[in-house]
Amino acid sequence: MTQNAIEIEGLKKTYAASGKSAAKEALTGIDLTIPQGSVFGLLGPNGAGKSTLINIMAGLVRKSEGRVRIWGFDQDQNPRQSRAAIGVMPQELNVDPFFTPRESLETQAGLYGVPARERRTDEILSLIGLSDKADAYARTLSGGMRRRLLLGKALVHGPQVLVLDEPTAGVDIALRHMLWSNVRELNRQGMTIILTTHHLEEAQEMCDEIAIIDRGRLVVRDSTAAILARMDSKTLLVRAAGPIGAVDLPRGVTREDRADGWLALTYPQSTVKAGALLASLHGAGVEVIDLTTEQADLEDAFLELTGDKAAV
Ligand SMILES: Nc1ncnc2c1ncn2[C@@H]1O[C@H](COP(=O)(O)OP(=O)(O)OP(=O)(O)O)[C@@H](O)[C@H]1O
Repeated sequence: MTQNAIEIEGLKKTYAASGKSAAKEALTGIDLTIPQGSVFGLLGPNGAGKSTLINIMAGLVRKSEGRVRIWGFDQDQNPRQSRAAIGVMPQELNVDPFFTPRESLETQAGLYGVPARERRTDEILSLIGLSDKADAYARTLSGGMRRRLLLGKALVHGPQVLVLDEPTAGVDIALRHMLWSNVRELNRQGMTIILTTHHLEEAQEMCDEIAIIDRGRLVVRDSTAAILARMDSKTLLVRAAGPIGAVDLPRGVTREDRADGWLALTYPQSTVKAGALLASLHGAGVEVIDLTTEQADLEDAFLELTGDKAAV
């Protein structure tokens, strides 16, 4: 058995032209593996191709080229098994208003051919915190409850891989916490989790590994820790009373004498503190008259990684 939950090779998708819109190459050749048991983040700006990618994984969109294996099952050779191995919590709140949560879960289980005795409806209702609403019509449920129901529907067939498409878009903090604790619990039980998000911060909180896609191509795939390390740098800007000569700076600090008169000292925050830089300047007899800092925020880091400011 493969150790990868997902294996994707040379995946391409071109949406055919229709009406006035030209054909659109949404994925230009993606190679990606996602290890079993991970919480994996798929990041990218609007239109990057995230939904296309997960919909292909889920068997909802037909790929143009390439190979996709879900839990070791090739989509072309074993379409049924590969589909059964994955569950998707979609973005849209498309629950049937006339079904109760229990009926929704039962119907979904029926669609996946789960025999009645193997259904885990009560267990799922409890996991998503809807046991007391099990028999209420969906139209009486709050937005948050509907979203939890969608999570439940993605779980009825006991998939090994759970995909959450922008799970916290428009969600309040309480629901976000609940979703994350559900996701952590499922992952603890062995489920592989893939989530798409626009927010690096969210991926940072939840994911072991991250892939960033941009305009249909994979830009970065690395551990969250490694991606965060790239964002470690901070810059101290100093203006001095007079010219600044040689300064003995801590290791890892780079100096730039800017044309506008500011001295820019860029340093890794994890190992160097701003105070140490000021002490160095003081030691070199520099009289600081003004100072400020610059820090790459998450958006900047994202832009740096995708290498194109026009992309967002
Ligand atoms: N059914 C479709 N027909 C034609 N083009 C499409 C279709 N679905 C998506 N696209 C186009 O393919 C590209 C990728 O879209 P996709 O929805 O996969 O991106 P995304 O990263 O999920 O974006 P978002 O975060 O906005 O959902 C976009 O340019 C989009 O307009």
